[in-house]
Amino acid sequence: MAELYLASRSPRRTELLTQVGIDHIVVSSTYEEPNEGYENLTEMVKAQALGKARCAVGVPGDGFVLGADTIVVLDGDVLGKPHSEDEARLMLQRLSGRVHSVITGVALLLKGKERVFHNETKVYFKSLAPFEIESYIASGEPMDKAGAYGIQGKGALWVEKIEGSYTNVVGLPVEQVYDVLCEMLGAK
Ligand SMILES: Cc1cn([C@H]2C[C@H](O)[C@@H](COP(=O)(O)OP(=O)(O)OP(=O)(O)O)O2)c(=O)[nH]c1=O
Repeated sequence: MAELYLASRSPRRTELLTQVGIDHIVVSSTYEEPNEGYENLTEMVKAQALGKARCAVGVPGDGFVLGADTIVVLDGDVLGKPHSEDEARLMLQRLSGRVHSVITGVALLLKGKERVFHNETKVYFKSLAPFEIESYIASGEPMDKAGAYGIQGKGALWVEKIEGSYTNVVGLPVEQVYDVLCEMLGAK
């Protein structure tokens, strides 16, 4: 059977695949993410996921490749990974007491076949006191995560409820990935 190559540096994506028993090999991607020129945000995350998958390094011709891209969207604005603590603070202040969307684009490639899709989850955030934002930033957790929080970590304290896939918020909707993998392999 074709091996799965995960073109992602995100530790969360490899953890999620491992959690559900999908064997894979982590590889790098040479893709550079442009952030402009897309019709809408769904098309943007799908294009980024496809770019990451197409530029995966060291994948044999019969290998399966997976690329993904996750963004947080509030009031139509994209909150990516914060570049500084100040940016993380601003993002958390904006998310406080509000509802936002987490959108992940996923691309699966196998022998010239490409499947690209997205998944969206609504996340209801509690109101955060300034001291909570400061101690969360001091923990270092926000820095490598879209929207400056991790639902799988201490960020779980700020999430009142979600509508949709939990694993999508963490960075990869594994239940959907599994279904598409099965379809592409003709297993279901
Ligand atoms: C909202 C949220 C995001 N995240 C993470 C998942 C992704 O790693 C990151 C979004 O950044 P991405 O650009 O999607 O991924 P990445 O840069 O980490 O990895 P690569 O481009 O190599 O695939 O935010 C969480 O871990 N938990 C959360 O609750």
